[in-house]
Amino acid sequence: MSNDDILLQVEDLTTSFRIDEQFYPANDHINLDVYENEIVAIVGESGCGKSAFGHSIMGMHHQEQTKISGKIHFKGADLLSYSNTQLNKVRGKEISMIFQDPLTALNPLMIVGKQIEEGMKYHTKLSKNKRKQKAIEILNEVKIPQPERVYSQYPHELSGGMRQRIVIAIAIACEPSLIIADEPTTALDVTIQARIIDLLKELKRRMKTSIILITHDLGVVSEMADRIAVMYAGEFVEIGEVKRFLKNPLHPYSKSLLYSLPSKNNQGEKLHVIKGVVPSLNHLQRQGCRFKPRMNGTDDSIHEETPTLREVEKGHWVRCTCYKHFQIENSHQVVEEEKDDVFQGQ
Ligand SMILES: Nc1ncnc2c1ncn2[C@@H]1O[C@H](COP(=O)(O)OP(=O)(O)OP(=O)(O)O)[C@@H](O)[C@H]1O
Repeated sequence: MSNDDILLQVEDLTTSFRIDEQFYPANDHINLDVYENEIVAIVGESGCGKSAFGHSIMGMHHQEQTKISGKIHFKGADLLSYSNTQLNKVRGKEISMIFQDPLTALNPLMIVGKQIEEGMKYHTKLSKNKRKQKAIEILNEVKIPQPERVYSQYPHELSGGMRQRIVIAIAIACEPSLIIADEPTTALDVTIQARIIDLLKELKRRMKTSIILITHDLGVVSEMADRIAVMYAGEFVEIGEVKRFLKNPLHPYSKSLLYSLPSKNNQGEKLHVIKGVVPSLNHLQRQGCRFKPRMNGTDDSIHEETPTLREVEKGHWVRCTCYKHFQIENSHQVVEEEKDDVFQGQ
């Protein structure tokens, strides 16, 4: 991957929300490059700031309740400098979003075919007939059986898996270069999840679209993503290639996440539990290592004052100075082959 292949470049992005008349960062001076035709997973527990990141790229935050600074370069322009009119030309056309819950994302009063056509109506000059023809083609692409019939159905007439395919159809209708998928499989049962993952992978391969996959599920990451960016308390703490990361996670938070997952090889073993929860924005201690309060038995002297993200091997970035010393306590020692098993066929 070279700099020429960068599609989206997020630079020093800070997104703060208003709480009790003060603004607190949910994303704190973060940087991330997304390359063409790659899937980058953003991973972390609930409240880490994953959705805030996706919504900043889409320009979806409530303006009075949010402050944003930094740069979001997309195809050479800074989206943060765009007016709403300019953003509307990008949203749904160049960048689109797949939401977690299809029932909320879809309009219950409009047949699904018309919902797929909405973006085309706004962003293209296609005639009514051509739009309908294209909507049916897209339904076919997302593997909806009997697309002509489903075109005229309402969301409540479809199953959960079908509805999520419709949400994906809407997202790909204008052939965007970037899709932000926010927990696209969380609301679905396991077998349907696997099919949606396969569909997204196939679409990425065929349309050469880049995907930012927001998830808390490392199983989904191993199935889909090329790179992973682990977020903790509003900062990226580790960024790297998924395969290398799964074999050798470095940041204590990444290790804790990985070792807290069940695998068929550690059945009956005690899983690692990450103590505590992600602090709320107005209670977060922003000096020093943000994850330290949730780590057991680490030596204070090896903690850097406020760690920065450093490239420790090519393409592998870590925000920690004590990762070489950190070990998961009382955990089943997962050997490398087992770690692969964690993510296969579960
Ligand atoms: N509009 C808002 N106003 C105030 N605080 C907010 C707002 N939106 C999010 N937050 C806070 O910002 C932090 C990050 O939230 P965000 O939704 O980005 O987390 P997340 O990692 O996506 O979590 P989840 O997986 O539960 O969606 C949380 O502490 C959340 O409570």
